[in-house]
Amino acid sequence: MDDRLISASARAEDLETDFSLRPRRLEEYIGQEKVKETISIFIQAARERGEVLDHVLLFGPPGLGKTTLANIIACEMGVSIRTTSGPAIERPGDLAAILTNLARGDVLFIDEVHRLSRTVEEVLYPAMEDYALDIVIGKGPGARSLRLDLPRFTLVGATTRAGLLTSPLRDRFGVISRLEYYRPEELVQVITRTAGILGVEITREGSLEIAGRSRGTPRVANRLLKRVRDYAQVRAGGVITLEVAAEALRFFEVDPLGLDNSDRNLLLTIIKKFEGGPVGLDTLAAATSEEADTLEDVYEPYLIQLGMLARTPRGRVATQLAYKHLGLESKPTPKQVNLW
Ligand SMILES: Nc1ncnc2c1ncn2[C@@H]1O[C@H](COP(=O)(O)OP(=O)(O)OP(=O)(O)O)[C@@H](O)[C@H]1O
Ligand SMILES: [Mg+2]
Repeated sequence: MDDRLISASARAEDLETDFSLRPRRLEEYIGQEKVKETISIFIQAARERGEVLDHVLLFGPPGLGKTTLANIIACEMGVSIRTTSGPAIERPGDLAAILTNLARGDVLFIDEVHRLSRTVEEVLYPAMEDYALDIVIGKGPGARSLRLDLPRFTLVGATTRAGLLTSPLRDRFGVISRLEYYRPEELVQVITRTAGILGVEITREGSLEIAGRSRGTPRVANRLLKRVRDYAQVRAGGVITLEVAAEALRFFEVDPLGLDNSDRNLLLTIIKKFEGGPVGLDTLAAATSEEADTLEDVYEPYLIQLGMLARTPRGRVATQLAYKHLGLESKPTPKQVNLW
């Protein structure tokens, strides 16, 4: 868990709010119109036929609402949900225990589904496809295989790294939905909703200001709102106006695009130490004292989304936009443009 205010991953302080602020029904779930429409059609169809919902894979960056949606699916289907995660299921027996305890129609939610071990995944294939569990009894030449029927269930898998999913697993999901970053207008709705729940007074301009700095991510929007509320209460009479929001976020060093000092440092390192790049991931990790994985999973997605950073075959490059945002002079034109 990293401790940056604008981090999209869950921080300790989010665990409780994530839960209490989570919309319970599909109609309360803001944005992601395409995903919502797809899922509501499948839910309605399954319900009308009295069938169990097909397996659903949700993928997209952290904090966009995958766990929320998994819970909503169970709620809309009127079934129970059992939540676990890829790394938590250590052995095939762990998965067998979970599967045999499901009731017909239940949702099994596996977070970080790309982190299931190979042997566990192999137990999951027949479970997803035939609702069966293959158990091997005994060892060596005398070993026998036994097939156990399971209740029909819906697997909802979530992952931030769809590319790491094996194709046999991916192929077994009937519905695959990709969550997108939220538009500012949608984040305004998230912020307004949360402010209502928390009893915070905020103007439309105030929420728009927070929305613009929330990196397209509801979790970040909710977290920034809570910080700005504290600031507003102590320094500005409680109401979050445009001025108060801007002042508070300046105080917390979150810039107008939602970048914090770590993001700016990363871009500055590429620009100052490596002439704007390309620089290899590992070299960059060493230069910024960060893990390569952290750079890749936490820092880069949003900078790439903004168009400030590019991944090229020869390494990371800071774009003209990055120079402009940091108030630096434009990048000199590279000598050999056509190297790759
Ligand atoms: N569409 C939405 N409408 C309203 N609030 C939302 C929406 N999506 C997410 N949120 C809020 O954002 C918070 C984070 O969402 P959630 O935990 O579902 O994200 P996640 O995609 O599962 O993240 P992670 O990848 O870290 O597991 C929730 O507490 C919820 O309040
Ligand atoms: Mg989640």
